[in-house]
Amino acid sequence: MSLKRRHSTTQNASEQLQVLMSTLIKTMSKFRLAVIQLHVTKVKADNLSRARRLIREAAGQGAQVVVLPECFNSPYGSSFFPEYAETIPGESSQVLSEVAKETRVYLVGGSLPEADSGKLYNTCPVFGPDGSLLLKHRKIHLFDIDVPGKIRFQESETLSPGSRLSVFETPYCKIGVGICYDMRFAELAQLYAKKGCHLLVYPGAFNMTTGPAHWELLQRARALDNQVYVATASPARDETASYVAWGYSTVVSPWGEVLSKAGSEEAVIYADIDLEYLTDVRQQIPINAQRRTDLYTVNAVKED
Ligand SMILES: NC(=O)CC(=O)C(=O)O
Repeated sequence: MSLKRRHSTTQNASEQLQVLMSTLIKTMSKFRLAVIQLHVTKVKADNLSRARRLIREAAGQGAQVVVLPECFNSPYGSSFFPEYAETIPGESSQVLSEVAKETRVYLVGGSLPEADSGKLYNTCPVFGPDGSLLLKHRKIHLFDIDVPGKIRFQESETLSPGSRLSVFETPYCKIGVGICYDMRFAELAQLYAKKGCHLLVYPGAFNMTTGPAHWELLQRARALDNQVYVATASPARDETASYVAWGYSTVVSPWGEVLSKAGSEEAVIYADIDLEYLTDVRQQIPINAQRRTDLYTVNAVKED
């Protein structure tokens, strides 16, 4: 082969590689997120089989990341936590691991009451597409509130708080995990953004008092002040339950827009997460570069 011909063959190969790389980057910069708003009952076996069916449905619709709600295997309530508590690994996390592997999705396993060393936690296990347990996030901020005449709830009566931030990597982006009340703490979301997360997921079960007042507002606030995508997954509303969940699982864009939203009933909602769009928003309104870190800053006190 002549030198000139060999040079042009090498050039073609390198151009093809560049096209391939840019197609790959474009492919990796978009993914489909599914949020499952599960109807949770007192029958754990039914909750598990319904979750499995809806995860399969979501994967069939092209979802690469799937999120379940808080307390997906048990009713939400202090009297239920000890009764439904399991170790991780355990029965429910085994089901999640199997279905993540079967459907090849990243699975944010909502939460379940976790028993460990004589304590109970409200814990979200996350699985990779090979079924491996990537992390478990123990709810950091316990839901202890008292709104007279409306709602009093004291998670700390039965649960202990977690004390770790939880971030996992996917081929698309880093994802930060919080559970429900964790969403009220802007600092946690800021730390996740600082760690490079582009999507924050909060399995959560707001109620008929705080749901209409704060649920969407908090998600849009977290999305907007960090310029990230935010997704929440609630159990479906069950008026006969002792704690009535608000529902309205939602996905919000870095612009603060609601991209997808369930009603109060069982549903699977989808959103196409576009990381190039996130970059555009950050370039257009460059608050990250404009932050006055000479005047204020948010830091993690404890690093893993
Ligand atoms: N259930 C929760 O953890 C939080 C909640 O309902 C609220 O903050 O409101």
